[in-house]
Amino acid sequence: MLTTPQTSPVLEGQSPAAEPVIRFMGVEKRFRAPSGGQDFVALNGIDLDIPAGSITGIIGRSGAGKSTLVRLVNGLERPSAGRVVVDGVDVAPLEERALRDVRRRVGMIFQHFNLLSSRTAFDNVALPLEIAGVSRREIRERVAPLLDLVGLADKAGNYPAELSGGQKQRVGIARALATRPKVLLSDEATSALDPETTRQVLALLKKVNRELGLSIILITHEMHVVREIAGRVAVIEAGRIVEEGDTYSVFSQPRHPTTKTFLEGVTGVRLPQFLTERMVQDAAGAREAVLKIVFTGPTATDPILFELGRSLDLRVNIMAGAVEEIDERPYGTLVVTLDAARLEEARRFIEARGLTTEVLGHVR
Ligand SMILES: Nc1ncnc2c1ncn2[C@@H]1O[C@H](COP(=O)(O)OP(=O)(O)OP(=O)(O)O)[C@@H](O)[C@H]1O
Repeated sequence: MLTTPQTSPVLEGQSPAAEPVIRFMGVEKRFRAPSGGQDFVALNGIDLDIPAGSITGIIGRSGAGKSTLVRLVNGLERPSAGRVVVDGVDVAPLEERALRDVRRRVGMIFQHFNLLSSRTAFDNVALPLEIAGVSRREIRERVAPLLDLVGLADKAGNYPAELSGGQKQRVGIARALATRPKVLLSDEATSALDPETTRQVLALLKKVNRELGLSIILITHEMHVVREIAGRVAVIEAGRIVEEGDTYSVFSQPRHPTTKTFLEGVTGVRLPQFLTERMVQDAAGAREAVLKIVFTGPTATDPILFELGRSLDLRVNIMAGAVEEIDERPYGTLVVTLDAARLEEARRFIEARGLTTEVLGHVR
């Protein structure tokens, strides 16, 4: 039997639609040291809500605790403290039998696909249904549309060895969807794929998110994967969530140094070498200031430099620039040099128009 946590918001009368599909509440995970030394704290005070219907990216370096976090969701690990609530059910105290019920609501896909090589694509997708005791006839009725959904209707009889990496991951996705889960956990599912195949698999994940209303958690160390499809992102570092929010805000204005490091080379622009060689941090005696302007949301495509030149009669030189998309919204970065004596005046003008600025340095 499944148990519901005592203080679940469901019991507090909120509508089920407003309920996060997964809640990590004060979660801690310790691993016992084999030599009897101090426990290793893999997760420390994790409070995180995964909104129903969202695609949430969880980013972190190797060893940060990402896999441990998702293993708590399907009960492969149990928290040392705190609660993990999946679809209204606290999974921590569940017996193995009740956990199986939760696992049917949580599909999972992996970096190396984890398909059974002795089974065809059809039989791999059928496997979780066989385990759940679904009849042969119903399995036939359910597997074919799933293969169709992932674009592999013509590969039903092929073995994994006869499929490309992208096709294998599609089989993995169909298999994960077989038990009609509410949540899909993706643990580095595109890390072994080339960029084009990654894009196709991400497009498929987005499709199942939209069409089936499935919530997806993407564990990854690849920021571009998050940028492409995740509406929300959490950054994990040494077992703690260090930054969290909607992807657009986090990517356009990262606050934590770890997030900034992850974003280097993913968003923003690279400065020309002749500029970096001459740039200093000390403003004393500087002739020019190097200013980064970040354009977000509706201002991303505004002709700000034209206005700056016309209204303030100020000459600005463009050093680098790019307009990208984060979660399908435009995000622009421009690096300019301008008269250091008029830096503050220019910043006020730009920021009054809803853009953000950052002084990168000075040139003497
Ligand atoms: N069963 C275990 N026993 C002891 N330590 C463990 C165990 N599982 C994980 N750890 C440790 O917990 C930390 C977090 O591991 P985890 O696998 O969650 O990291 P990760 O962020 O997923 O890393 P990666 O991207 O390399 O998979 C690591 O230092 C790891 O060595």
